[in-house]
Amino acid sequence: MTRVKICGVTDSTDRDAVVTAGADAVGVIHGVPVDTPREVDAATAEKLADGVPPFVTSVLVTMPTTVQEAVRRVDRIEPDAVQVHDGLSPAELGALDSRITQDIVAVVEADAPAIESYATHADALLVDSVDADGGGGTGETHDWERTRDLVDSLDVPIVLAGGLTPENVADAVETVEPFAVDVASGVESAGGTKDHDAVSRFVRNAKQAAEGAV
Ligand SMILES: O=C(O)c1ccccc1NCC(=O)[C@H](O)[C@H](O)COP(=O)(O)O
Repeated sequence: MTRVKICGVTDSTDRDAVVTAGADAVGVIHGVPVDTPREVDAATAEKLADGVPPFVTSVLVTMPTTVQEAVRRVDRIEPDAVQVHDGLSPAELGALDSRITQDIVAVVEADAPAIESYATHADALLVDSVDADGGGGTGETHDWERTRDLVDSLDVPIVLAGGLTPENVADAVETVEPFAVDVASGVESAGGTKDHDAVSRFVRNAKQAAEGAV
């Protein structure tokens, strides 16, 4: 079974549509020093996370520069998990882990050095296509075979992200067999607004492909 995270919801209508579509996780982006239409302020992030129902995981996606900053955001927004995009070293992720109860998803690039050291300090790795400023949401795919190697070689759950769409997600799941897939821009009608039909097709195609891959 491959889980699905839909990232970058900016309002409650999109959040509820993502849940209705059967996604396993909802990503809320707050505290990123890059220009993105998917970022929301702290109060909105708090409300969006609070409205995610039981048995679906709310994920705060953030780019902290210090452990303290990450702790402050997690304590304010109270997500079920935090996805750290850039900014913290493996040792700092370890320090963060000792200060929060939430699971930590560390973002890495597929060809980054020392991925294993992130794996020892995170509950999951999200392998993404990252832009020059370290941000995600690029809409760009990367070398799926490299991510497949990580799935085979590391014990930690691997989440595949970057450039996924309803059209290519089945192929991605069959190639990589990840723990989960993640999408932001590939299911939008405009920047920061989800296309509900595309969200449903993405979830359906990912899960059907996972069943076929067993
Ligand atoms: O989506 C963003 O705009 C973003 C900006 C800064 C940091 C992280 C961001 N997104 C995090 C995600 O988990 C995205 O789903 C992931 O990067 C995949 O994006 P896409 O290629 O658009 O599907």
